[in-house]
Amino acid sequence: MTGYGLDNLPYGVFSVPQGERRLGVRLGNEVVDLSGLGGYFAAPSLNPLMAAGRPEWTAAREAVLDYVASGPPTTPLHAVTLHLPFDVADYTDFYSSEAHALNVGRILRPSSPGLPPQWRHLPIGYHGRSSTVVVSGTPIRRPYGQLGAGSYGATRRLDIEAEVGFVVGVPGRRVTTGAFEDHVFGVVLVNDWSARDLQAWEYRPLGPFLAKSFATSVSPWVVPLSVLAPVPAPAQDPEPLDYLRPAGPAYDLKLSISWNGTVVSSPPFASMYWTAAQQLAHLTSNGASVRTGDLYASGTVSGPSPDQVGSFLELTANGASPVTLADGSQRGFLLDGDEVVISATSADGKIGLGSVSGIVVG
Ligand SMILES: O=C(O)/C=C/C(=O)CC(=O)CC(=O)O
Ligand SMILES: [Ca+2]
Ligand SMILES: [Mg+2]
Repeated sequence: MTGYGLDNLPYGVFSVPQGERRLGVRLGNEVVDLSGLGGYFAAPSLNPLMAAGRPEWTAAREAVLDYVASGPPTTPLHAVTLHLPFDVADYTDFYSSEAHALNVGRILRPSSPGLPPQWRHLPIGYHGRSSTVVVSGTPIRRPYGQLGAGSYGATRRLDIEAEVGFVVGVPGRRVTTGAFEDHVFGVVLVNDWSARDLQAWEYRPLGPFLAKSFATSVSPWVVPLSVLAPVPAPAQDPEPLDYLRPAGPAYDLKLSISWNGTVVSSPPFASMYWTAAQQLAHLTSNGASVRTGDLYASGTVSGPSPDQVGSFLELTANGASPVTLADGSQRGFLLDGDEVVISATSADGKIGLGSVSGIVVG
């Protein structure tokens, strides 16, 4: 199975029926149990390994490669339950796709379209709710809230946001862009479920609150940063301030969004304006600390063309131009029973990031 060979070996936490949680790596469509290796590998979460730092991450990977080469027993993926691979500490969400920021601005703020004035000067973000980060496959209950003045009920505009999440291993503050790889352990896929009617009503002036805090799904396999081949970061104008330089690595990942089995969009991660290194530098630039298990998401990944958008708000023009799925049905926003799967690979197809899925329940 391509994407999950020896050059990837993403880490996850799994259990078999009646079994305890164990650390494993994915090899093809099988799981290799690492718990017998002891040390960090005996923990039921990735946090101890993540806290240990880059030299230990490299040594751990060598130990895992040796173990996998020895032909250990494996368990088919379909026979295991996958769990949240790390204990999520704080959760932050950025807003770093220029196409997404322009599209959403046009839809939510038609009288002042374009980028907010600070957008090219700093990576805009907001603090999310880490206790509602859930693993792929967790059903997503349709949230309730204020839909406008005098109206409370279940959201009618339930949406997704396809994002890439960065998982902090080593704590730090005022982390320079050059130290990014010393602190960030790996990468997951993120779906930042969003209720657009709640959002449009509540978000000014403090930003998203209940419209996004009800659920955020992450993929179960953490792909080590070291297996992703970096590409040059996009050109930035104006030149960022010193604390945001150099930009650090960008990653050429191809995302794919499927809605009830129909691929509706293919967002390119390489098109993001701000890098993950700049996001972490900005997040800690005031002296705020990050700790082991912090998760920060890139922001919705939208490319410049209509088949590259990372949300249904953009795909369907806020529901005004419904999309037709393979079964002939039409959608503006999510209906109960709908399933969304976001998957990704490196541009050359050699590294799979797995997928993050969720079914909407009423
Ligand atoms: O432009 C806005 O007011 C809001 C935009 C979002 O909903 C996006 C958000 O969560 C950040 C992102 O994922 O890019
Ligand atoms: Ca988001
Ligand atoms: Mg969310």
